[in-house]
Amino acid sequence: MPPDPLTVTDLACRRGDRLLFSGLSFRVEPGAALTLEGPNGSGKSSLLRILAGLLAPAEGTIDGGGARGYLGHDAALKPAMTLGAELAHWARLDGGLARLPAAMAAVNVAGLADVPCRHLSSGQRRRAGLARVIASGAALWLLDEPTAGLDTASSALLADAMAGHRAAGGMVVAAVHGDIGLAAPATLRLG
Ligand SMILES: Nc1ncnc2c1ncn2[C@@H]1O[C@H](COP(=O)(O)OP(=O)(O)OP(=O)(O)O)[C@@H](O)[C@H]1O
Repeated sequence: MPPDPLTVTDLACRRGDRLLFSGLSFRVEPGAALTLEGPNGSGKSSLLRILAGLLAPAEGTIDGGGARGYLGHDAALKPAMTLGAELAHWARLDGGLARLPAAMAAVNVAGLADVPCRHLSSGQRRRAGLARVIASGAALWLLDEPTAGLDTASSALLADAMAGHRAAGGMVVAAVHGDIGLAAPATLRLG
């Protein structure tokens, strides 16, 4: 069964004493994608964190969208753990252990399974975070500048993964500073 659309109504966000945005309303249908654009500090990351349930909105409501898979600026990976053990830990919590091998292959981190996370490059860390999101099986992917630090081949893998996710009825909301390979996304401009 497809997830309910993500419906956001009259959302406002305050950080410190600054009102970042207010009166924000939008809807993302199953299979659709929304990119968040705007200058540094306009609130794109804050909006993603609100959608992920990590930050409380000052006002407004959020309905539907199914389970969330969130990738912030840095994937939380324990330095001493191997990547394989770390991703398996998260996949177990997310209920996605059976999906993990395919998810790791999808972003080309299967060959890094035995590497301690502290040895991963920033692009490899990002790909690992994407593997976690893919393995989670979440309907709504919330991605903060997901191609930052990715090489061309990895960006293409991400584009394929996002297309496959949408073809299966999933949704993508991504903060971007340029093209990340999403086909025909809707755009929300902040700031
Ligand atoms: N914990 C916090 N407390 C107070 N203000 C914060 C906090 N976190 C972020 N901010 C402020 O909120 C504003 C929006 O930050 P946010 O990271 O959401 O913007 P952004 O649009 O994602 O920026 P960028 O393009 O640089 O990633 C910034 O001015 C930032 O300094």
